[in-house]
Amino acid sequence: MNKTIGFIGSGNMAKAMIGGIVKSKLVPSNKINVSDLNQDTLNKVNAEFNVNTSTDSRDVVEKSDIVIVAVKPNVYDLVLESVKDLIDNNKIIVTIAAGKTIASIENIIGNDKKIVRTMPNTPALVNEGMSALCKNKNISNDELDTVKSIFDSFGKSEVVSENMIDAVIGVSGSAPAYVFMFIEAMADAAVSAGMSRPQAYKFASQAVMGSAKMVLESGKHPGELKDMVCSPGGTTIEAVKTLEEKGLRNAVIKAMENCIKKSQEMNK
Ligand SMILES: NC(=O)C1=CN([C@@H]2O[C@H](COP(=O)(O)OP(=O)(O)OC[C@H]3O[C@@H](n4cnc5c(N)ncnc54)[C@H](O)[C@@H]3O)[C@@H](O)[C@H]2O)C=CC1
Ligand SMILES: O=C(O)[C@@H]1CCC=N1
Repeated sequence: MNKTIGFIGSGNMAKAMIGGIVKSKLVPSNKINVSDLNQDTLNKVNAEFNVNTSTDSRDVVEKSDIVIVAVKPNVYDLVLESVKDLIDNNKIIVTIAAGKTIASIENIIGNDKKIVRTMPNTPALVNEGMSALCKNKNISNDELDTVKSIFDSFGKSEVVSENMIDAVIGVSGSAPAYVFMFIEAMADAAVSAGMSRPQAYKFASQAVMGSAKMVLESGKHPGELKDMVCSPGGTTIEAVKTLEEKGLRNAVIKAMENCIKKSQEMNK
C-alpha cells in the first residue's frame, strides 16, 4: 500500500494493530508514525517495530495520509480538538474508540472530512483480528477498501452499518476478555487435576482455537459439533450437564447484553 499510516495513542489496541501491519508487511515500518504522551511506551514501540515515534500528535497528523485515533474515549475529543486544524479533506481519520460515533467526530472536525469508524480486537497482534468498519458520506468505496486492507492485514474484517457497532463490540471487540477467562478457568481445572501451568494453557488454548476453526471451516452448526464430542454415557455430557446447571449460556448472553448496553450508553 502506498500510504503513510499514523497512530495517535500507542496503547494495547494500537500496538496490536501496529504489530499486525508490520508483520504482514502491508507498509514498511518507516511509513508508520506513532504518537503517545508516554516516552517509555514510544521507546518500546520503536524498539519492537522500528516505526517513527513522536510525543506530538500533530507530527503524526501532518505526516500521515491515514490517521488512526487510538486513545481512550475520555480524552478523545480533546485530542481531536488539538489536531483538527491539520485535518484537510484528503486525510482519512479512522476511529477505533468505543462510543465515538461518526456524528460526534464530524461535530469536532467538520462534516466535510473523511471518517471511517471501526471496531478491531487485540488478536490483531497475531494476525487473527476481527474488525468491523463503517464510513461517513465523504469516503468513497475505494477509500473504504484501502482502509479495509489495513484491517485485513491483521485478520478478517466486515463492512457493517454504524448501528451494528455496539453488537460488534459485544461479540468481538470485548470478546477476547471473556475467552481468556474461559481459557484461564479451563487451565485452573487442569492444574487442579495435576497438570503443569504451561501445559494446561497449551491444551486449553489449542482446544479453543481448534473448536473455533471447526465452526469457521466445517459449516456445521455449533450444536452439531458439540453433539459429536458427547459420547453416550461418556465424560463430555457430564461436563455439558454441569455447564447447563451453572448457566454458562445465560451468563454469556447476560454479560454481552451489559457490554452492548454500555456501548450504546457511551454513544450518547
Ligand atoms: N483494548 C482493546 O481490546 C480495544 C480497544 N479499543 C479502543 O481503543 C482505544 C484505546 O484503547 P486501549 O489501547 O485499550 O487503551 P490504552 O490505555 O492501552 O492506550 C491508550 C494510549 O493513549 C495514550 N494517550 C493518552 N492521551 C494521549 C494524547 N493526548 N495523545 C497521544 N496519546 C495519548 C496513552 O498514553 C496510552 O498509551 C479506546 O478508545 C478503545 O475503545 C477498541 C477495540 C479493542
Ligand atoms: O473495553 C473497552 O471499552 C474497549 C472497547 C472494546 C474492547 N475494549
